[in-house]
Amino acid sequence: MTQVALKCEGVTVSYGALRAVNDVSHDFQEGRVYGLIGPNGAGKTTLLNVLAGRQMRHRGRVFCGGQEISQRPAYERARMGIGRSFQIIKIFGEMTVAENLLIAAQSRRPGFQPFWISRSFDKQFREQLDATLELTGLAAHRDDIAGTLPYGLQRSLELGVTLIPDPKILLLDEPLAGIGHHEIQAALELIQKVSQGRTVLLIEHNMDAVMSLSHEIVVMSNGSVIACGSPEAIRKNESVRSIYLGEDAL
Ligand SMILES: Nc1ncnc2c1ncn2[C@@H]1O[C@H](COP(=O)(O)OP(=O)(O)OP(=O)(O)O)[C@@H](O)[C@H]1O
Repeated sequence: MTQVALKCEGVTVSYGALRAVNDVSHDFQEGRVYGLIGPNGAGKTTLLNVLAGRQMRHRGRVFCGGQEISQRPAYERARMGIGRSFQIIKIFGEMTVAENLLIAAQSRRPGFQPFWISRSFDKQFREQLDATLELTGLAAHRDDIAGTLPYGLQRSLELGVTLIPDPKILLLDEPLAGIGHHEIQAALELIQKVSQGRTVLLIEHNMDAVMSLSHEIVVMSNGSVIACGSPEAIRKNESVRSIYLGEDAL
């Protein structure tokens, strides 16, 4: 029987009178990919922030592997195996690819000192680094300055930074944002590869991509979950189609 990896219960986030997330409850099962879709402003990123511990001012509860984590800050959740990538790429543009990955690996360790890379980083780091470079297709770029990479490879590095601590749960916020048409297929294959054996929550506006990558789609509108189900069921769902004014979008 599959286990619940991540769970939210009655999560509500208010900004003044606005309910950005409104009483959202959902179980995310181990090893499954969940596409989180909805129009702009639906509350998707805010919900992801609640799950990642980056939005602590909320009502409701969050659980990871059965343990309540509602009060745990983001860095503790990261050490518990929750990795989060961002809509806007957050890498150190003036450092090399390998340095970016090493900082990410070290930062998940207790006692980490920011902006300091041990010269004697241990075998485990080397192995993590090599595996992540290989996985993300960045092995040939390990010594390149990150900011000089083509955009698609910067996106791969952003994903690598999230992956290097080997999170069991991946929260991906628009990982295809800004990627050119010719790079989409490679990016999709990478996301598919890194999703194996992990629980993934994927916010993505590219409908074909999110439908092909996900086992289950969760649809938000005005802060609430209005539907969830298989990609096929969601494509046919009338209320979902009506919030996407152009039905072709689905
Ligand atoms: N810090 C904030 N202060 C005030 N309002 C906010 C804040 N962050 C988000 N909001 C509002 O909360 C609502 C939900 O925003 P959120 O970014 O979660 O939506 P989203 O579904 O991720 O949208 P998009 O697809 O455009 O990224 C929006 O109306 C947004 O303007």
